[in-house]
Amino acid sequence: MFEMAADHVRFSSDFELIGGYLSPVSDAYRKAGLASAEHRVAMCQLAVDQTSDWLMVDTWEPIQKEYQPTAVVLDHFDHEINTVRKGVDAGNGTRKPVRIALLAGADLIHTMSTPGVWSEKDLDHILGKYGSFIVERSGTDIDEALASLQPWKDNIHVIQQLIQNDVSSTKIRLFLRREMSVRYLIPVPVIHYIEQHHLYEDDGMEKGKERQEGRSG
Ligand SMILES: Nc1ncnc2c1ncn2[C@@H]1O[C@H](COP(=O)(O)OP(=O)(O)OP(=O)(O)O)[C@@H](O)[C@H]1O
Ligand SMILES: NC(=O)c1ccc[n+]([C@@H]2O[C@H](COP(=O)(O)O)[C@@H](O)[C@H]2O)c1
Repeated sequence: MFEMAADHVRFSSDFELIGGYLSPVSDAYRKAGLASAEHRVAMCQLAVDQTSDWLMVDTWEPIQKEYQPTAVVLDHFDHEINTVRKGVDAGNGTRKPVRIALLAGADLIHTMSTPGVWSEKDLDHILGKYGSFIVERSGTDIDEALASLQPWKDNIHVIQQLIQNDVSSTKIRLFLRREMSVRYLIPVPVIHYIEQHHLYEDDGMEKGKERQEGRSG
């Protein structure tokens, strides 16, 4: 999705792309099926280190003891890049500020209309102050996802998936539990890391149950 966003920025916007950060959520989020933050940071690092010259991993969010809402995470990036580092080199001896934006899939943006998931204050902060690039995702009606976000429409940039990629981390974890191949779906160094650390393996009962479910559907 970062590469789709980069192409969108280059060919369909007036923005200049400075960099991209992966910011794994902290363990305090307690989402079922997630590996520890330490492992997720390591996997993100392996995924970008050997494959990208512009993507980076930021470890502030994953090391937080308490869950940090997305608005706070964006504030963290804004503070570090624009206040601490005073933006980026403008090429003429001065520095210029950087616009921080949230890159998300349409399914995440759809949750912004679900009562109780995002506070109105956070939505205004994220979409009003920063803005978002949204990648279409199969299974999510983008118009429906954006319907209640019209007040911020000028700050929301929709990225079409020209080649549909329906990979999901839940599906990857499911394949791994079923001992199915995920090669070419995620980077090979990440696959090796998962194998070395025995991540996403379940006990025999769960495996048996899933195999049965797999056979019936
Ligand atoms: N195939 C995809 N197309 C578009 N956006 C995606 C895709 N996979 C992940 N994303 C987006 O990446 C971000 C991080 O997603 P997350 O880590 O929750 O993985 P996920 O694949 O969405 O997980 P799940 O399998 O639980 O839905 C979210 O904004 C999500 O919408
Ligand atoms: N209120 C919020 O700030 C809020 C709500 C839901 C998801 N999120 C973020 O979205 C990302 C993806 O979350 P899910 O995997 O639960 O869809 C996470 O980084 C999470 O922190 C933030």
